[in-house]
Amino acid sequence: MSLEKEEIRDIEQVKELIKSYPDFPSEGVLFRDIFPIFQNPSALDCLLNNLVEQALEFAKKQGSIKIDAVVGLDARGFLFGPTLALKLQAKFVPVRKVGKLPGQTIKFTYVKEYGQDVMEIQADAILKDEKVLIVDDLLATGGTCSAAENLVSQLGATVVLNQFVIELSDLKGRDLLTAPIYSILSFGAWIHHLKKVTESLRFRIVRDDTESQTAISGLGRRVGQLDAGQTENAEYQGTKPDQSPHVRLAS
Ligand SMILES: O=P(O)(O)OC[C@H]1O[C@H](OP(=O)(O)OP(=O)(O)O)[C@H](O)[C@@H]1O
Ligand SMILES: Nc1ncnc2[nH]cnc12
Repeated sequence: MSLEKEEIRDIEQVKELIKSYPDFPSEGVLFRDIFPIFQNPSALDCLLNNLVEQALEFAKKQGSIKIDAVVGLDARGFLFGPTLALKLQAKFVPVRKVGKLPGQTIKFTYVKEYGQDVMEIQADAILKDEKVLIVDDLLATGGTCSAAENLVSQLGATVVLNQFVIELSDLKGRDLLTAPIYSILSFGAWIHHLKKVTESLRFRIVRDDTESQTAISGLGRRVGQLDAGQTENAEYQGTKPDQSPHVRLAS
């Protein structure tokens, strides 16, 4: 028996499919998992359409510029890069973790939200003066995309746009990037921080102060509910900057 998937029509519904995992892959990281979107064809269709429309709108705003290459970042950027390239009539070029690309390459070492890595690009994949759009699933601290920007400029080309499905706005990755930044969805990390604060408040509570006990246990319950899968909805309702779709240009 096959279960029908819910029909997804707008990007707000797509956002609700993204699952959040505290302390993965390491403590303190709130991991945003995009793969549930890929289990629902209408959600994937909606997301890809948004991505393509946003890139086309950008190109038009810049005086109908021609984007020559879409650079996708290893590995989740590869889920979006080729489709975007096809729709923009551009070539697709991968930036890969070190040791995966044959021929002459250039490398760049960088730091990301949970560790350090080396990125690599084939030296002849992008030509001097070409206009490049970099696409990735997620912008966190900006280390990964900044490495890609560096590789593209080493080859004499120009990054005209960095495009992301998700931006973790509190991590301020955009401050590290040079080219304009567009993201489809934005998440704040404040709920995770709120949970940590609540945990420490529970330890500090004065036993006979019933009023603050009630308030703090209410807050604890709310955070508990949010952790049990309601995080995204709560973020919509609670914070204006987290509403999507989200289009921002770097200042
Ligand atoms: O902004 P940053 O702090 O640099 O983090 C963002 C990067 O981290 C993740 O990639 P990861 O290296 O985990 O690779 P994956 O796509 O292969 O899972 C994500 O897909 C971005 O590329
Ligand atoms: N918090 C996060 N969730 C998913 N992917 C990530 N890559 C870097 N930080 C991430």
